[in-house]
Amino acid sequence: MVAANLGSTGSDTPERAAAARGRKPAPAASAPCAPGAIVPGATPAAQSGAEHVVEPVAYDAILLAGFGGPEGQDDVIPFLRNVTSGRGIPDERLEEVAHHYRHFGGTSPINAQNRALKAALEAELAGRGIDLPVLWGNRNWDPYLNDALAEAKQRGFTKLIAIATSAYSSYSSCRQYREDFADALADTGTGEGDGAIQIDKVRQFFDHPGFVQPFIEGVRDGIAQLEASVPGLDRTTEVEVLFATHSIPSTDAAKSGPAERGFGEGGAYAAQHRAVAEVVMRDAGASDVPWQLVYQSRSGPPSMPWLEPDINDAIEELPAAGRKAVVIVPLGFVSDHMEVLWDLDNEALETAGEHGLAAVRVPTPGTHPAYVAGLVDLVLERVQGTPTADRPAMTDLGPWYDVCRPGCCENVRLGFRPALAGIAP
Ligand SMILES: CC1=C(CCC(=O)O)c2cc3nc(cc4[nH]c(cc5[nH]c(cc1n2)c(C)c5CCC(=O)O)c(CCC(=O)O)c4C)C(CCC(=O)O)=C3C
Ligand SMILES: [Fe+2]
Repeated sequence: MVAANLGSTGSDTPERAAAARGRKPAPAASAPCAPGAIVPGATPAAQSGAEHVVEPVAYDAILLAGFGGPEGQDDVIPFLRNVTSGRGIPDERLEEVAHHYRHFGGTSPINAQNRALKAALEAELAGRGIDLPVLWGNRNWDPYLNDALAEAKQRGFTKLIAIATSAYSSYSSCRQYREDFADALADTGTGEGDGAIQIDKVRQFFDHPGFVQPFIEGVRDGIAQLEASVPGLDRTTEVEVLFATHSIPSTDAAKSGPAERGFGEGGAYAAQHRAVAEVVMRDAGASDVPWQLVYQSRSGPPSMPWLEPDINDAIEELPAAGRKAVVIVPLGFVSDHMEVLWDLDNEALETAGEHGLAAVRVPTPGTHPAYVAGLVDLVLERVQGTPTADRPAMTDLGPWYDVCRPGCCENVRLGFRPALAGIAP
């Protein structure tokens, strides 16, 4: 239930006002979408593609949608089966990943982080006088999306606004959540009949100031830390900032984002990361420091192309380029989950050490106050129907769409599955 006092959006603190000043004008109207597609709740303008903001909705609750992770040794294999069901991930890779979890007692940090995020969101909402409960459900582990929908049903909530813990556009980081929402509604029978539940989703928030601010601070601090610990370090030639994100299959990357817009190599997924990295370097006062976008955590058969370069390969090349220090920025991740703890803090930092490089890994947004406030702002812009021009976005690519465009983030490998919060192809 949304109380009358919703607080204010956007630039209601000096920090966020400053961040919002970096906002670029909204992109020009994109090409018209496929005819005949009807989006429940979408304005006719949204359906024509002239505007991508839907009408305001008085949501009953927020659905915090996480990836999920095991919380004990017995959970590890069943969890990995959930994640990889129907995908042909080789057994060696499954065992390799199981080993990462086993190393940490079979427990991924991700559920604890989502519990902390849920609590932080609740505190932020309460602090602003917003009466909007937060339900939490995961795609791959307990509590599942099904459990969250059962709770919504039991509490009489019919209009949910989802926040997925994932900032960018791609099959794995957007559409798969939307497919799993559709699945969960069908599975629980809560999407039909009397009191049918509707799930909308906040826009991808890769360039929202709340998500970007923690990385700006992290890069600024990371460079300063290296300068303090390596005497005489020349930041313009001897430091490299590596922005790391999850690699994805090149075919997924090419299909990321709306089919009607072109984004170059790596699709919208890579373009969004490049654009955010540039903003982070600028706002960290580090435009003079070399940087590149690198990928991590690839899986799948070696014959299948995934986005490159791998972070470890990139690190190996650094000494020959004269670098003495590296700042590793987990730009593709919202919290310190296994990919960050293992692939960055364990592997990448080790690679850096082996190559004689000083290295720091900057924090993920986690429960950074700017991030938490930003997520609440993202919900409020949907409650209030904030026009595109008034929505904060720090790159030219955004603000992203409330309702995903036709064909957005399709998966050509796994085939079509119905998805919510998008215009049907
Ligand atoms: C883009 C992206 C994100 C970021 C967006 C988001 O956050 O949603 C992400 C997050 C995560 N991925 C995670 C875990 C796993 N991902 C896997 C597999 C895969 N991820 C992929 C992509 C992504 N993944 C892809 C293309 C595959 C191959 C499957 C396929 O063919 O499409 C596998 C299977 C084994 C393996 O292949 O490694 C596991 C165990 C965890 C939980 C970590 C924890 O427990 O702390 C998190 C947060
Ligand atoms: Fe993953």
